[in-house]
Amino acid sequence: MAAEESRLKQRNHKNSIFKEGDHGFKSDTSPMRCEEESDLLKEEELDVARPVQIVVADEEEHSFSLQEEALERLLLKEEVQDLNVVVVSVAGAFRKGKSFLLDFMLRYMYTQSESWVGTEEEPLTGFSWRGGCERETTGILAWSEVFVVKKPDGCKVAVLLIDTQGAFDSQSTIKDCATLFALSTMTSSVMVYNLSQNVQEDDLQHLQLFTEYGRLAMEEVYEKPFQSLMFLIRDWSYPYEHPYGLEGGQSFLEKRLQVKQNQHEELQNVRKHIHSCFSNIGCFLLPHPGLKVATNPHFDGRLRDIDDEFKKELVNLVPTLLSPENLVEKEIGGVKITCRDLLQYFKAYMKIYQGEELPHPKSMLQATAEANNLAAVAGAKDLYNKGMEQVCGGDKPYINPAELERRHLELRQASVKHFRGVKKMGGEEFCRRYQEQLEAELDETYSNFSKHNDGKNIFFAARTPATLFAVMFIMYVVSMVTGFVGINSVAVLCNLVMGVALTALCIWAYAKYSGEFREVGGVIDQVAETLWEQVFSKLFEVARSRVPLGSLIPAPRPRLASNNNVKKKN
Ligand SMILES: Nc1nc2c(ncn2[C@@H]2O[C@H](COP(=O)(O)OP(=O)(O)OP(=O)(O)O)[C@@H](O)[C@H]2O)c(=O)[nH]1
Ligand SMILES: [Mg+2]
Repeated sequence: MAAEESRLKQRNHKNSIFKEGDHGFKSDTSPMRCEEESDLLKEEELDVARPVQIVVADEEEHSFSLQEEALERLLLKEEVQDLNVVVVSVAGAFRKGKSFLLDFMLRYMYTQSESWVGTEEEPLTGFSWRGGCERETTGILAWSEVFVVKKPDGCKVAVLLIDTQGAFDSQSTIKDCATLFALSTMTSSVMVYNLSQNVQEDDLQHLQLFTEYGRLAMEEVYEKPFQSLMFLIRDWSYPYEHPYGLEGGQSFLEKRLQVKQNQHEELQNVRKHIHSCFSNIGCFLLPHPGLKVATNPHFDGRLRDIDDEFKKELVNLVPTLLSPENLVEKEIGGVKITCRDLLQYFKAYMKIYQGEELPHPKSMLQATAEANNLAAVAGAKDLYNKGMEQVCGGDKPYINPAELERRHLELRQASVKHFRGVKKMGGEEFCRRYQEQLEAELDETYSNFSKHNDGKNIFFAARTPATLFAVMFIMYVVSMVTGFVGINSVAVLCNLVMGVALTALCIWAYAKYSGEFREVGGVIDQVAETLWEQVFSKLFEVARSRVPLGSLIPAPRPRLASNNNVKKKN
């Protein structure tokens, strides 16, 4: 009785979406769109069964948002909220008949009898599908009616059907496709991976990338994070090798996903990854539905226009996924979840994809170009480091800063030349960004080598105490003189500064000796260095110009013209 009512609801829905001569092909004229929108509003008010957008894709921002209210209305319905949930979703490349297939699933859910597939003249309705080369479904949609089904063991489950935006359309980035595919995989208990004609290696690589993106977003790492995966191969043209249906699919897939000893590691890894992600993997080979389905712009889904072979296999496929005994309840971490739980998971997963902590999946070329360039940068840095170690490594004696800078410039040039000499993908503009990064990093490394070299100069090591002693000495002399001539206030001030310098010296000595209060020691070093550079080094400059003491008296640290970062630090 309830099924009959539901069927009636869906028929109402058909009448409201498909008008005479429409056949589901959306017109772009705005009066039609307005009519459709007001129809949708009416449907919502009347609670007519319809597709509900649960994840909306923002085309310009390349971001996604969850329609929380719509999802709550769906999953928190009194009759389903506490039932274990079965989520069947269909995902894959765009324009491959995903929504079309889901509409047959809807027919099955509404009429669970032998004749579920419908009459010859009945147009196919439900999730919006159409012919043509431009994409139709965007974001993620769920059917507004969550079906309650009694399993053979007597317990009731809630069945949710989900349609996903097709991957690789011309408006989505790899990250968009990965996000939607991953969300679909993470929230479903049965994932139908819709492919055309064959399983190509790139289909497997994309599955690997997308599922890895999903696994990354899951808080806890489970051994097999996802449940059932069904490869659905449309337009299968080799029934003489592997017959249509589940068994043919199974033997075909076994061969395709086989991990062999003599296989290249890359091929082995993809297969191992897919096996490690899903607890259950199946495959179904579906024949071509006939030319009317594929090419006739007036085809509206009626069975009369579909090839018999396709219908025969369809009648086997849909119950394989949806018959009460075959329903797979959604589990997370081995625990069955209810509709209410699913809502929370949807929210949590969505939040992760909206955040910034996940890496961005990239196109194959971009990822390869980045890897090439990073490897070239690493090689060039290594060359520079080895050269500099020879010049001023840990066991080498102090070297004149001017000479050090000269060697740095030579090695820097050789390193950049090495980077430019390595063959890399990505083009000139892309490589230049990495060259700039390399140059900045070399300058940073030079600044560290330079500091290390300074540390080897005993004058540098003794600079802070020498500066503080000099300050105390000068203050002492000035306080004596001013005390003697009677300018007592200045004398007191000088004594005070002398006291401060003495205290600083004691704290500094303790910090250096014990390794405690390192921040305080650092501040004292900084103050002393500033004093040294502003006052004493100028005096030394004068002395150096008169007395040729060579490198014994340290010159102020050289400043790099080419690196702003280093400049700021100094
Ligand atoms: N060749 C072929 N065409 C099919 C098959 N099933 C459906 N189609 C046709 O494929 C076209 C696209 O169907 P949709 O269901 O809208 O495809 P989709 O994958 O949902 O497309 P997007 O929503 O754009 O991702 C329609 O013209 C269908 O008639 C099939 O098994 N083989
Ligand atoms: Mg679609």
